[in-house]
Amino acid sequence: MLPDWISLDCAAPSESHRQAAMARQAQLTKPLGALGRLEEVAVELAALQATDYPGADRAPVVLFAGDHGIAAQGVSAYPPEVTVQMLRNFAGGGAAIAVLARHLNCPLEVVDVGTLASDAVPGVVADKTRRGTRDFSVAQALTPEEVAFACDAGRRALARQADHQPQLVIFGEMGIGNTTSAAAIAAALLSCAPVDIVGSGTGLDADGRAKKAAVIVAALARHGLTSDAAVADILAAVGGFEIIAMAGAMIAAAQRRWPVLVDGFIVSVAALAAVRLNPSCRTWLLFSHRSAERGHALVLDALGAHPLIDLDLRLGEASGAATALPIIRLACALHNGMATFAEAAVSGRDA
Ligand SMILES: Cc1cc2ncn([C@H]3O[C@H](COP(=O)(O)O)[C@@H](O)[C@H]3O)c2cc1C
Ligand SMILES: O=C(O)c1cccnc1
Repeated sequence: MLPDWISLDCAAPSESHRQAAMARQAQLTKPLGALGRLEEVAVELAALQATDYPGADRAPVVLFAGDHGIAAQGVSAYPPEVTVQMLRNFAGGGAAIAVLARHLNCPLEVVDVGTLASDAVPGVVADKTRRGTRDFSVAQALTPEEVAFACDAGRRALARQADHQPQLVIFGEMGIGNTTSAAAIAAALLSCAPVDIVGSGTGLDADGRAKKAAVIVAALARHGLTSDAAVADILAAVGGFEIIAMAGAMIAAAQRRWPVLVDGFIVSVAALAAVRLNPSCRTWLLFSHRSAERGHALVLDALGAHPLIDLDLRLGEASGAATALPIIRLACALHNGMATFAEAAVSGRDA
């Protein structure tokens, strides 16, 4: 059973602030619409934040890490021990997201929601009930209780960000094997062929991708995940702790009226699960980038999402969201700081 809070409604954005932001954009000293998506982002954030002055300066990053039993099937180009080794790299400041967060002045919290680590890793919050999921080619990855635990862990992590007074929140993930879990979840949720979703992850070649797709096909059949399967059953059968924690954290963020900037393939699959569990959270999700991972475009389409950038990134860790954040900050700076035609004594458009 999923926790009760998962289905609580998220508020709608402020339509009056949206209208005011659109009216302001029409008065700024530029041809109407000339700042394209930057205008849209500022207006959207104004509506979500219910403010005349949207901003993204306070944007904490929460990175959830978990391990995957399915990694035993050789579906990743890297060994499972990398997940825990990377925990130390996040805490030590050398991982890509650590560099980006530092540069962007974003607080970074790393949460171990289910890695293989048996000891506490300094600088990492441990909130876990089990070390790694079960191999979903031979067993259910998670029990229903473990799914519920992961949802709650996501919400707990979100609640810890309140001190930062977030204007938006960013979620990231780390977990060797998690593109296989994410692809299996997406194939089940979208009722599409795994071969259309499966990508190279950390660097599989064509043979590796074919094997990865075959592992997923067999698992979906084994677990009886047909098109009408319940989301909670899909997550238990082939899910991962960090993916479920992100889905829970997204719903919890939306319930607090905190916009979420969604990262790449894996985070987008968590977003898809979150939206299927609670459709009212969709409006709180902004999409940062299109990953090079094969299935991302399909998942974005299913969410009706149009990400801001496409830089062929395929890292995860929230690195794409962090990379897009300066664009959102600039969109807000323009919205808040540009002069109007009247203020600058510039002639407006001819009728
Ligand atoms: C050193 C290293 C750092 C990473 N940071 C993120 N990922 C990314 O790769 C993993 C998913 O790919 P797959 O499903 O192929 O294992 C996840 O941990 C993801 O966050 C990394 C992977 C590696 C090797
Ligand atoms: O887009 C992602 O999130 C991604 C792609 C490949 C490997 N890890 C993450």
